[in-house]
Amino acid sequence: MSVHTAKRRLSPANIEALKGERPIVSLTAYTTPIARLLDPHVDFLLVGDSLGMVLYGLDTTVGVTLDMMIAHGQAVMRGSERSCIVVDLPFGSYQESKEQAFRSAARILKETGCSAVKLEGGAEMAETVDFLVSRGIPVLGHVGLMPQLVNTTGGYRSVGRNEKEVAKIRRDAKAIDDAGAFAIVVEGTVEPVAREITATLRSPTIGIGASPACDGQILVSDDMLGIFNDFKPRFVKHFAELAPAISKAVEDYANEVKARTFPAIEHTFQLKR
Ligand SMILES: Nc1nc(=O)c2c([nH]1)NC[C@@H]1CN(c3ccc(C(=O)N[C@@H](CCC(=O)O)C(=O)O)cc3)CN21
Ligand SMILES: CC(C)C(=O)C(=O)O
Ligand SMILES: [Mg+2]
Repeated sequence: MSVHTAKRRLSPANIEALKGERPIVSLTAYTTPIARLLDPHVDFLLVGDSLGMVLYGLDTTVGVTLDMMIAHGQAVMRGSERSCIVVDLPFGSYQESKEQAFRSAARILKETGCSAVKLEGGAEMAETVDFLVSRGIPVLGHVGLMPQLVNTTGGYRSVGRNEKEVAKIRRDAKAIDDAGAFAIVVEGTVEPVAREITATLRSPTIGIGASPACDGQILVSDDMLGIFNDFKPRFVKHFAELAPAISKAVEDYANEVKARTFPAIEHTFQLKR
């Protein structure tokens, strides 16, 4: 046995191989302490551009920059050891050309040490996905509801409700699958369509608002923990209610400071005598 026995992380290929074996478990993470808590329980952590809305108070993900994604990617890498880490390419960092996409994705891999990137898009992004994958950058696809298109689609509405939308999702998912994505996030998509593409595609589907028929599931951690409550899409389940717990703790702290009951003797440095 070599002296280099660093524990190996799950790879994108390991994630891909889970299709047909067992459901794939994923959550978002943006910071070191949260990554530490989630890492033992998930197959991959996504450093999502949703951090713009959740951490920075932006109205959409459009304002998120590559530098923001890299800083948070580094933080999540420091807090994890076994899960695969995937970082979102933010709006404007990959749509212009496949060369621009490679440049942005390469920066993410080199500066964070993560092993894959995610990009939103269907048939129009297939050439880009093939360009990245064939040059050593594993890609997680993202079809269906695409939040970076909010300015042209006019909202966060679920898709697949008429034949035209169904045909587009079919074509988009097939194109990204054929281009070599190791898995594909399917967001905000009606159940029969999510079920059909999951049965048809080579790569696993990771659903968010896309029914239990998908090969895996992902949620925004702050949503499922009940920390981020500015909006609650239908697909979010609160597995905890941390917002009221935090409010209560802060209220108690404020009251104790005002009553001078905090800090107590055990929180106070005294001169020995
Ligand atoms: N915290 C958070 N969670 C997310 O899931 C998320 C983000 N942020 N930021 C990026 C995108 C934006 N997403 C969203 C945002 C809102 C809805 C929403 O309000 N959906 C409504 C239906 C709206 C309609 O049909 O008009 C719902 O009830 O699901 C859905 C997805 C998903 N992503
Ligand atoms: C919701 C997931 C899929 C995402 O793209 C994000 O968190 O940015
Ligand atoms: Mg995203």
